[in-house]
Amino acid sequence: MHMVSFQAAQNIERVVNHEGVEKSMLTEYFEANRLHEDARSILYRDFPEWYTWQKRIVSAHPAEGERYYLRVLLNHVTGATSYEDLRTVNGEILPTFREAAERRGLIEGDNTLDESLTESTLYEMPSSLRWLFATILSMGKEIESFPLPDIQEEYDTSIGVTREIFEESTIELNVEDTYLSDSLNSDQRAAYDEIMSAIDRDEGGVFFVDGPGGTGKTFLYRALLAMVRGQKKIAIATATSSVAASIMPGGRTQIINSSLRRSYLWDSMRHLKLVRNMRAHSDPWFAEYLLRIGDGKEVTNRDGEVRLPDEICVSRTGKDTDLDTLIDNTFPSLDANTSGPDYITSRAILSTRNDSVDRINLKMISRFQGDEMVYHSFDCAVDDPHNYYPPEFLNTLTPNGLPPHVLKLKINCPVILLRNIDPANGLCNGTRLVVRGFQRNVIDAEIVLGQHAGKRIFLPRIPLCPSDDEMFPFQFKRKQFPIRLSFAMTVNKAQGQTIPNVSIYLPEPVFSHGQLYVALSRSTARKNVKILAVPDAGNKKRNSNDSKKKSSTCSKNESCDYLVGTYTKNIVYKEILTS
Ligand SMILES: Nc1ncnc2c1ncn2[C@@H]1O[C@H](COP(=O)(O)OP(=O)(O)OP(=O)(O)O)[C@@H](O)[C@H]1O
Repeated sequence: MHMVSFQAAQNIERVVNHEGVEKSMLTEYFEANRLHEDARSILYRDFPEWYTWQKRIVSAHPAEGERYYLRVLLNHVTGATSYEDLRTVNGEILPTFREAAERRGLIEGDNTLDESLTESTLYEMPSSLRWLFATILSMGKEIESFPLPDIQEEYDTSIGVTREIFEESTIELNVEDTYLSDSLNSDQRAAYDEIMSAIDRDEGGVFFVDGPGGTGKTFLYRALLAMVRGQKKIAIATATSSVAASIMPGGRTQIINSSLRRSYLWDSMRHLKLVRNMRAHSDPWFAEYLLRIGDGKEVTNRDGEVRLPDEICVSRTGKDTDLDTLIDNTFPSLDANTSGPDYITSRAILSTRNDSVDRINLKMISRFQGDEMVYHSFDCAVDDPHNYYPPEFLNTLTPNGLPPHVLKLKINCPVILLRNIDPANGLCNGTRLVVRGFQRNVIDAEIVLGQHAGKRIFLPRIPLCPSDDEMFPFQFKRKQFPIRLSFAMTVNKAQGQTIPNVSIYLPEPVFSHGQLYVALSRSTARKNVKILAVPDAGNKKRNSNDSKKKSSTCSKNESCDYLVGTYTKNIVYKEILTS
């Protein structure tokens, strides 16, 4: 496996005996690993960043067989000191680079889906196996390729009702929810009575319940669903996003393409408004503050920024360690709590952008106790026979909504689902899970929040494409487990969820409508919210110039505490609230 190039006219013997001919970039890399401890943590492809390299690293085409698999290994394994070392996995020397790459999970085996079923049969319940099998089929595997008995229809057409009515009328009533109507607040009560009386009078009608996050919309819907189903009537729960549907009993997803407000139905709807933040009802000052933030009515300074309550701001030194302080505040005594049932699900750090979220998640998984399991994705560019987009390039991409190429997990770590796999069973984009076990081709996870909490599921790797297919000049496909770590997540992903201990990391200000409100309103009280808001670079400069002026320069609308405290942008488009 050592190539030497030479001119056709050259004497072969002289070429072979030429001084240094036995050396290649790769043999020198092995040598550096032998000699220098520092080198052993560096991947072959990253070597030129640390050592002087006088040639370009060449790429390899999958059709080149062993040379290609050697290249795959070099892209993922550090510290190798010889070819044999590269072929060694868990102490066993494998005959080929291909087998070594497959054993390390770096290339896709021919039968990974079948293997994921086999692995699960060792310790899985029949219902979970059925679910895993259905998921595998929905990812494109033909049912005929399995030796199965004839399919028997469970639904009996002779009963005389359509399947949809049969299914809806067999949704189990959530008994606990039947008591919710006793504790509605006055806004919720007014909405509940108006809707229920239209149902009782058999009148029909369309109602639009409007209210910022945390004002108890879901609570109201659950009370209504329980009452209607308790009367043996049919109530179909739908929502525009699956995660919203999954927090309602028997919820289904309904994609609404055009805005309701532009619909001809809008004028005939009865509009019911909820305003009191119920999530934070134990902290009335904070509930009022949230209302002003949500409505864009909180007093701003001359840069249009709102002041954050002092007690939620973590102290800032301007150094990288500030983020560690936020992490320590959010996950105190982590080691003692890794396996506790509520600890890990009741806290999260929210940020606006994926790169910040990824950074925090990587910090957290290395702090988390336990053995690490690393799953590599299998990436390809569809229809790329000339290998213009080699896997080592594709591996570096992590478009929005896709899992990373290198997915590092530990037992009991929290993850979030990135696709709607089975919304009716609570598995949708945004569902939070905790990892309970792993095999090479399946991950055992437990749903930890919402009405399906406690359900165990087995996730296979599935092929995923970016939702925005214009993102790259080629069609990108990544086969990976459809999850990301969720110690941290984006504010958008957290919408609709209650996170009792929430921290917010804003290395730059929020950039979209209502984002600050959504982030702050995830928790139940001021004392459970922490925020690290780095001042906007432009404003910071202005602020420091202003600090030389007297505070009498504050205008009527401004807080004159302008020069103390932490300020940040709150983006609220009035036209969205008033249209
Ligand atoms: N009347 C009530 N009594 C007690 N708790 C309530 C009441 N209404 C709502 N809550 C609680 O307040 C929290 C927020 O309520 P809910 O999730 O229904 O709000 P939401 O408007 O649907 O929020 P989001 O828009 O963020 O999804 C929940 O923990 C809920 O149990």
